[in-house]
Amino acid sequence: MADLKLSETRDLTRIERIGAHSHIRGLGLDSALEPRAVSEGMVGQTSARKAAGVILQMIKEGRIAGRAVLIAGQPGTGKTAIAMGMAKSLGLETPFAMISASEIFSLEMSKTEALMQSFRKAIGVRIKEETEVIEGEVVEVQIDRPAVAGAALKTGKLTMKTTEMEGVYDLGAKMIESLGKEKVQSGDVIAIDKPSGKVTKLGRSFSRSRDYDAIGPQVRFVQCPDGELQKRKEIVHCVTLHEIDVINSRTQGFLALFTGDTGEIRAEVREQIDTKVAEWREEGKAEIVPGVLFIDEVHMLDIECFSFLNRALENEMAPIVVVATNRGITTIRGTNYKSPHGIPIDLLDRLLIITTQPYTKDDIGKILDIRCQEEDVEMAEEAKALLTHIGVETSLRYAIHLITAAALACQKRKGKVVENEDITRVYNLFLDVKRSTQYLMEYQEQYMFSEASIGDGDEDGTNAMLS
Ligand SMILES: Nc1ncnc2c1ncn2[C@@H]1O[C@H](COP(=O)(O)OP(=O)(O)OP(=O)(O)O)[C@@H](O)[C@H]1O
Repeated sequence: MADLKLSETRDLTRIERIGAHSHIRGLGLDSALEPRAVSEGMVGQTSARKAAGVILQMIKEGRIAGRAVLIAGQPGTGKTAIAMGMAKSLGLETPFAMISASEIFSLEMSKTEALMQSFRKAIGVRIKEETEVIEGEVVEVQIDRPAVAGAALKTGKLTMKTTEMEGVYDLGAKMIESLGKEKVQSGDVIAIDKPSGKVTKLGRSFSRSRDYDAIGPQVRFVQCPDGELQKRKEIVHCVTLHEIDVINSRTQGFLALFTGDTGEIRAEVREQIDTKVAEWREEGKAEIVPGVLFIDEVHMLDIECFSFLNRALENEMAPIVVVATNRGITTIRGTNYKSPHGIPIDLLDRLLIITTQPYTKDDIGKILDIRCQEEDVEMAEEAKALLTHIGVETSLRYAIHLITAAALACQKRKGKVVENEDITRVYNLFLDVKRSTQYLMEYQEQYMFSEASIGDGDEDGTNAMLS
């Protein structure tokens, strides 16, 4: 069972490692929010990165709640990459939820419910709890076994110490079981949560570092705690409002958090939770942490969703909403009206707009270089130059896709370094958009339901780059 779990985790890590944006580790800005040329996996796009950095600063200072940001630009100019960079720079405590606008249309729940769930995934609640713990180094665990098996419950004594004191505690059957489960023995440093009786092994005491039985790769050595054995500790739990909703929703229960099958959550449940959280805030037990909700392809939302967004942004707990689109002036979904980016003007007016610019040849070369490193592909300089040229003539995405394909072609001919011939091979195997369109124009009569008339095509669709 343990082995099985291990291999599952490894597989997931692998998928994550070579994802489209896995090379992005931040926005690549210095302390004065100036973008470094190449840093944290980010290349070029300096003004957009700088603007994103300023917004990030405002988020950290809590000065932008209820507002939204639009990242607009041509396809493949790094809009999603910048949003990922923002997410990575926010740190683990600030929730970041990411959806593509088309995900909210499903048969399982209404679109506004799906949007509401995404909103609440991006609102964190930091709950503080004071609890009593007994923390110290175990001197001895003594268990009295009953004379006749099963005659009476087991009892025992636990002796623990800190650098300043020693104490003996009586053990009941439940505590003996918990200590047994954690395999606690003398020399271990442990913490016992008094209200629940939960035992946590913190490590082995340094004083036992010479014991032969303690030498294993996983053994962590810690100092013997000082002060009192019994202490009050503040524990902070960070959860999202969505997690609290799901756990409290009677129809679903907490298991839905793992399956993702949350269904619709009733408005009354949310109201009760909001009231409870407000009470905790007043009592100083909880704090709200507005996170970031990123909605990619925002033009896919319809007019109802846009009006929901407008209203939801007014809520005092609203997260910062970052939306992205590659559309120009286009129809607002659900209406016959056209608007910039397909977003209604009243919502557009609320947005801080960041634009991304097309990449230069130099930038494309550097991004491809980073992707080669990320995908563990060794490529000859000449081949890199050719791939960059392809990236300029077609698109950055197409060139990025060719990296893995070319590495496979190289592997097939038992080479170690990707050369020009590998790039040429895959370039001829897989069409880019321009060549695919051109092919369609040439052979459209042979396809079903073809509607394009001759001459509709992209004039410079012909691409004789490699011939
Ligand atoms: N400035 C950059 N630095 C490093 N990598 C980048 C940069 N810009 C884009 N990329 C990478 O290029 C690829 C395409 O970029 P991305 O998906 O962010 O584009 P997009 O603007 O969101 O495109 P679309 O409009 O089609 O959704 C991704 O793999 C991304 O990580």
